[in-house]
Parts: sequence; structure tokens; C-alpha cells
Amino acid sequence: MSDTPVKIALFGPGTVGSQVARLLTEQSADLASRVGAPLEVVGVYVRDIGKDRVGLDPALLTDDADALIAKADVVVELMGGIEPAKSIILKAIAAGAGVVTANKALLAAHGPELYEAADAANVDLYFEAAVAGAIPIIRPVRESLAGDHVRRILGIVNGTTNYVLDEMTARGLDYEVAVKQAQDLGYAEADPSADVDGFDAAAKAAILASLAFHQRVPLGDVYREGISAITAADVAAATDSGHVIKLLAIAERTGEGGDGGVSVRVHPALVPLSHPLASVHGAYNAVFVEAEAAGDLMFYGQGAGGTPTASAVLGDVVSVARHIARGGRGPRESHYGDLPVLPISASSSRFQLRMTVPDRPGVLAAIAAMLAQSGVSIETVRQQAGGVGTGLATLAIATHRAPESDVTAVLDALRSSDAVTEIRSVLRIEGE
Ligand SMILES: NC(=O)C1=CN([C@@H]2O[C@H](COP(=O)(O)OP(=O)(O)OC[C@H]3O[C@@H](n4cnc5c(N)ncnc54)[C@H](OP(=O)(O)O)[C@@H]3O)[C@@H](O)[C@H]2O)C=CC1
Ligand SMILES: N[C@@H](CC=O)C(=O)O
Ligand code: NA
Repeated sequence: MSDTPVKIALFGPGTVGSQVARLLTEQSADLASRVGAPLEVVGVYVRDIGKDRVGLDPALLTDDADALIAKADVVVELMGGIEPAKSIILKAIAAGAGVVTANKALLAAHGPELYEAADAANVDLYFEAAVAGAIPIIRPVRESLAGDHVRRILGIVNGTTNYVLDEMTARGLDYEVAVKQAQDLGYAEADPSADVDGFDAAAKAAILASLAFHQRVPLGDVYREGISAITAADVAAATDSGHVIKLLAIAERTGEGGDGGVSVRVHPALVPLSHPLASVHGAYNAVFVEAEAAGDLMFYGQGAGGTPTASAVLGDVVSVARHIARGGRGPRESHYGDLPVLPISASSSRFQLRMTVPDRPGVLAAIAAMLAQSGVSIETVRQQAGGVGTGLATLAIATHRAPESDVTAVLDALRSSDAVTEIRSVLRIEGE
């Protein structure tokens, strides 16, 4: 064991950072033995030194980022957002410090620049907490599966939306009430739109897809739909058809041998109750990976919250600090392929189309003809009477797998047809 401490600088003592600071103190003896040297927190960067921060030694607080970077071996960035986080990480790398971050927004938007800077400076850049919080998923995809060929990833990677959808399903809670609870529990981002509109999941999908497919996936190429349009009626209809609604991050190779391109998308989906992802409740996350040699793998655990996320951050701190104390370096960037990232119109899924229709002879035949004309094959049809005297019925049509562009054409036809009163929901069915 070396006596020379590895110097840690913490940027952002918020929900996650305060727990990292606490655990660094409480577990200092264990951490030292795992690293092979003691860890010393040399400073905590804040924007307001005067603010009361429970559990933090006031003597460690500083608002001088450059001076703190200059004395650090490892910079732990837990501020979030793009700036000043990006400049701080680049300065840390340039100064030869290893970096640990949980900042998926930054990595999804500017990852390549940061990875290349770390490679050029020969320093570590670790980011396990950036995807699915406490769940080890970056390491497995980046290292353990580096010798395999990942075909598809289906992930519940946003705790807030899973919590909201689960509360709506299990307790019949209103959407707004469930969102407020998720904020109070510390799952939601400062701006909950990052969660409910799918931005957070899209950032994680871009990071995961890049690592899994050794392919740069720009955030702008990730198709994104959030959960704010999901109604109590959608949730009830999902239950009736043996599904549950989940916000999924999906990354898959397409075409013969997976060489056609990659499709990366985030949207609510109907997941059959028999699929392992259907039993992921509350703010829990899970990532289901389909790999050619390994087969199916599932990684499950807490994807949000201060202490669980701090666990992933500390795992990275130990790795980086160990390299500083004993030599070595973490994984470097892959050589990237040049498969296209396909637009949503080029993907295909099964769909459930729910609509209100006039309850009269010939309606079902007319709707079936419109699907047939676009080449979309029907798997099941369920009809429910719309109530005495309404003259309406509800139709739920599940399709076989069909190209998104064909389903868009069907929807256009249905919307302009007098055989359909209202399209109530269009949900992809995934995980079958
Ligand atoms: N919360 C979670 O469950 C998870 C979070 N993450 C990621 O971890 C990171 C941190 O998240 P979280 O702890 O929730 O965020 P918080 O908002 O709770 O904490 C952010 C901290 O950074 C400080 N900070 C923010 N901007 C600045 C700035 N411009 N200058 C100086 N200090 C700044 C804040 O200071 P002040 O106290 O003064 O406001 C606060 O201490 C984010 O990248 C997030 O995406 C990842 C997985 C899960
Ligand atoms: N807001 C995020 C927190 C972690 O990334 C979530 O809800 O999962
Ligand atoms: Na993780």
C-alpha cells in the first residue's frame, strides 16, 4: 500500500455528489485497500460557497475551478449540463487528471470530443453512472461484451418515467401526481421534461448504442417520443391486452447480418407481460441485451437516486485511482464503423392501433382493406361495444411486424376515412 494519497476533486455536491462525498469519507479504509493508496478529497467545487451544505467540510469548498483541477489526480464531475462541465472535464484531461462523470447529456452531445481528448492525453474517462445509475452496464457493454456481437438492446433507462407509468398502472395515479412524487424522491432531473419527454433516455440510448455497436451515434439521430401523451385509457387498454406500457430505449442492428444500419429510438411501447422488462417496477431500470454468442442478458437495478448512483461513481473512482496508484489505463476508444444511423421511417415494429369506429356493417372490412392495401398484416382484432346508444365501438388492432413507413401510410388512410371516428392511440409492441 502506497502512502501517497490519490487526490480527488469533486465538482457538484448535489443529489449524487453529496452521497459520493459521504461514502468517500465513511468507506475511506475500504477504498484505500481496494485502490492501494488512500483517497484524499482535496476540494469540492460549488458556485455559492456561502450556501449551507450539510455533511460537507466547509474548508473543502471552493469556487476556483482551475486551482482545484491543478491539485487533483481525479476529477469527479457531478454538476450535470453542458457548460461549465465540458470545459472543466477538458481542462482536467489537459492537466493529466483522470475523469469520472455521470453526465449523460454531455457525453451524448460531446462524447467523441471528450473521449478523443482523454485518449490523446492518455488519461482515464469513466462514466458508469451516466447510463442506468447504479446498474453496471457501461462496463459490461464496453468491456465484457467486446468480443461478442450485440444485435439489440432494449432498455428501461429512465427511472422517473418508469415510476410514473408504474404508478399509473398499479395505483391508477394521475400523471401529474406521479411526476411530482418522482421529483420529490430525487429521481427526476431538475427539469422533468428531460425525463418525461424522453431526452434523458435518448442521451443514454446514444451512449449505449455507440458502445454496443462500435459506431458513433449522434444524439440528433436518436428518434424520441416521451410519455406525456399516455392516458389512463391507454394504460387500461394495455392491461386488457396482456401488456404493460414502458418507455423503452431501443438500439438495434438492421438488415441481413445486421449490416444494414443501426436504429436507435426512444418511445413508449407495449411490452408483453411475459417479457422480463414487464416486471421492472417503480424507479428501477433494466437493460436487456441480445448478443450473438452470449444470448440474452438482463441487467437490473436502481437507475436513479443519490446513493445508488454514487455507488457507480465510486466504482469508477476506484478504477481510475487504482491506475494512478499502481499504473495501467482503462479501456480506450474503439475503431468506429460507418454504418448509417437509420431514420425512424426505416425501422419496423409490431403496432397496436386503437380507434373509435362507427358500429355498423362493413366498417371492419373497410379498415382491414386499408391495412391490406399498405401491406400491413393484421395479427389480432379486438372489438368492444362503445356503450348503449352511442353507435360506436372501440377497435384494437395488433399488426404483425411492419415497416414504420407502411404504418404511417395506413394511419393517413384511416384518418381520412369515414370508417374511423378517432384514432385513440398508436403504440409499438416490443419485446416479442
Ligand atoms: N440524480 C440522479 O438520480 C442521477 C443523476 N445523474 C447525473 O448526475 C449528475 C448530477 O445529478 P444530480 O446530483 O441529480 O444534480 P443536482 O442538481 O442535485 O446537483 C448538481 C450539483 O452541481 C452544482 N452545479 C450545477 N451547476 C453548477 C455550476 N454551473 N457551477 C457550479 N456548480 C454547479 C449544483 O450546485 P448548487 O448546490 O449550488 O445548486 C449541485 O451541487 C448529472 O449529470 C445527472 O444527469 C446520473 C444518474 C442518476
Ligand atoms: N432522471 C433520471 C436520473 C438518472 O439518470 C431518471 O429518472 O432515470
Ligand atoms: Na450504470
